[in-house]
Amino acid sequence: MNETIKLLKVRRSAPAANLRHPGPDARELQTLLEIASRVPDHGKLAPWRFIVFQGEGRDRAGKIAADAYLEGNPDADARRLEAESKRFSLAPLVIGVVSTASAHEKIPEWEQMLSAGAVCMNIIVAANALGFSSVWLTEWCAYDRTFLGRIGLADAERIAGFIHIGRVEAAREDRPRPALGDIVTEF
Ligand SMILES: Cc1cc2nc3c(=O)[nH]c(=O)nc-3n(C[C@H](O)[C@H](O)[C@H](O)COP(=O)(O)O)c2cc1C
Repeated sequence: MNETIKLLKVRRSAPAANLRHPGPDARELQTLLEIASRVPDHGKLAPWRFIVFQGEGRDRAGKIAADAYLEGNPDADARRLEAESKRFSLAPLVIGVVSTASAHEKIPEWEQMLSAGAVCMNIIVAANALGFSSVWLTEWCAYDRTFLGRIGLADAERIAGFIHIGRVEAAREDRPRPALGDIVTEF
């Protein structure tokens, strides 16, 4: 079977906590980012940008997440805050995909957002093709303007996903997939 088809037929996300070092090296990261930017994009607007969290940057992002969480939840317990502070350090690499979609005279904003989703999926496929596992997460912090502002998002920007990337020891069993009979019709 063709290698790409083989990969796509078995690819499965891994929990972020299972994603281990070593993460992608500088060259692999460059490949991931290049492939991320090679997606269908109506109007060639490039309505997305990427934030790389690796090394110590992951801990700084986690601290920002924990602080923002505490500000929104003053009763948060120490255990929760500790978990929040590790949110970006579970995997060796996290790529934040930012949708910069905006009103445009010809290209609907919806299509610009879909292009950001394609970026996320391209990163996932490329990471898996390079031998890594990954997971596409958003969680509360993708919607928290305090957190987003502090990691550098403008008010109109949104997170399409945080793609966590690392290595797993063993592949997980697949989950049930929708039956094609339930989702496909012929016209
Ligand atoms: C836009 C988007 C956001 C997601 N956010 C989360 C999340 O915040 N938390 C979570 O547990 N799963 C989240 N998921 C789901 C995980 O990516 C999930 O593990 C994945 O859909 C499993 O699919 P797979 O088995 O085909 O890899 C999200 C998925 C998408 C598409």
